Amino acid sequence: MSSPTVSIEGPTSTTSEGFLAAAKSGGCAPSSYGSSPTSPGDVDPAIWDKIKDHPCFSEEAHHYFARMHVAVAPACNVQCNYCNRKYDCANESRPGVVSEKLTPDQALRKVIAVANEVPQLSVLGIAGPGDACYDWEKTKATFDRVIREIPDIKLCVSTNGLVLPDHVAELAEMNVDHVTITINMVDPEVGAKIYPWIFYENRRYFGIEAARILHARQMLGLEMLSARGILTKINSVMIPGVNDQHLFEVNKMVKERGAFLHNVMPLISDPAHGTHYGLIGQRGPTAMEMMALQDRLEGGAKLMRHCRQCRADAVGLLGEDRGQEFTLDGIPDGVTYEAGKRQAYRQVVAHERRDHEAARSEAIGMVKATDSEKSLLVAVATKGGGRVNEHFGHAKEFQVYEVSPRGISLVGHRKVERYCLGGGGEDATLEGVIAALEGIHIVLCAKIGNRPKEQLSRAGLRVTDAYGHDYIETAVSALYAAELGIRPLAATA
Ligand SMILES: C[S@@+](CC[C@H](N)C(=O)[O-])C[C@H]1O[C@@H](n2cnc3c(N)ncnc32)[C@H](O)[C@@H]1O
Ligand code: SF4
Ligand code: SF4
Repeated sequence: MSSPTVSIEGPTSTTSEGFLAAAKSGGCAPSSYGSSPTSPGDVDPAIWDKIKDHPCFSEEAHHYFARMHVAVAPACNVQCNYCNRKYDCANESRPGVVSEKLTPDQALRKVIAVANEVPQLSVLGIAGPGDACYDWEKTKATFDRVIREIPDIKLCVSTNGLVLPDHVAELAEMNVDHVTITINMVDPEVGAKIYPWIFYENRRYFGIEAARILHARQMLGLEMLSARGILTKINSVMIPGVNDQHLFEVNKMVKERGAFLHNVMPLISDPAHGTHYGLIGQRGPTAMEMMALQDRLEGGAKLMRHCRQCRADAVGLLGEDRGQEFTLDGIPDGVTYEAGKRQAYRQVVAHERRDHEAARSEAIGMVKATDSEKSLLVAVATKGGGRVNEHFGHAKEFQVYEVSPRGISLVGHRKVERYCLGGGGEDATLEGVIAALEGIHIVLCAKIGNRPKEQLSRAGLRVTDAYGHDYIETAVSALYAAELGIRPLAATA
């Protein structure tokens, strides 16, 4: 198979202002590139302390920790051409979709029930389904209640930024130290193609005027958060032909204002969703277009590349959604929080993370020492813990790692339809999986049957279960060594 066409060169870093530059100046050389911080050496210790258990702000943490969103904020003050919150489907995983909207009291019950059952839970986020800052009273009431009962849970909000500046002081008072702002443009001309209107200070604004106000408020909100040391993640939806090239400007401007991470996500667009873009046939980017853009953004604000574009009521590790297990009907009224399970999990996982860190450093050291230009894209079936531990047929997604002499880095994921349904169900065809794995050189999984293995091979895709249960980086570095002829490939398990 030919080498991937993705570029691994990016623009050279420009000087960044604000607290982030100061924070980063104390950091060591990153152990990985491309994605959000993976090792304590990637950032200043004070920042590592804030992100080390946050699955979205640290790529490493997402192997071990879970988030939950509570859908308490349905109202929104902005209309985006890609969003329709009226559309609901229990089986669909994408932003803005929820099965039930909650009051702050109901949200508290649900958070307690989840914390008792999901010991990995570390973060409570409010990501709509509308806007957490616009629907502020419900956001604040939810956080106040939850933090009284579960003081060590991290609080997180996601907002379009329009009224964010009005709430920064309160966010700081509530110890919310992670905020996501969606910034799709820094030029109102581009903004007018994304936002038909906004509702601001009791008036509706349209077109360029709306985009100009939104832009000014987003920049102000970001600066205010940076000034307080609150970590920010900027979400940008990549809309081919509308803002894809413009996202370089966005990346530069948010970096200058202290953004911690830039999360460029693909537009999800379907006529059935009833959005403006869906109706006019605006397409989202392909996985390869998405990766190529992210690669070209390297060197600017650090990128988040492991976002799963979760529902507004998602529960569990990123990539899994256990939301349907926790409906209000199944939660008793007087449910109380049992702290023991989460505390025990943290102790166990601390050892595991230390071992993983040592294995990762060794693997990255090995590939960096190779004298090769070669770059490989490896798709990994994993169900958490940073290991190759998912059966090929059970995988609903593959994590994509790039390995080259620059290191080993998570560069994205590919969602697939589960191939093997089990229980007498009809297996799905492999065509969809093969299409989703476009550009991938090798697939790693815990186990695979002969039939799918042969079919993948006929489609030009290599797959191996020889590294089942190894740490991902260990397995990827072994594959790389085999590819370069340094070591033979391990025998299939
Ligand atoms: C549902 S919104 C809720 C938070 C807030 N209102 C906002 O826009 O940031 C959460 C995230 O989902 C993104 N989103 C919504 N619909 C999307 C779509 N069709 N494709 C890609 N991203 C989408 C938004 O841009 C935002 O970053
Ligand atoms: S601001 Fe957020 S919730 Fe509002 S329309 Fe846009 S994506 Fe949807
Ligand atoms: S949508 Fe992205 S940033 Fe938000 S919880 Fe999911 S993975 Fe994290």
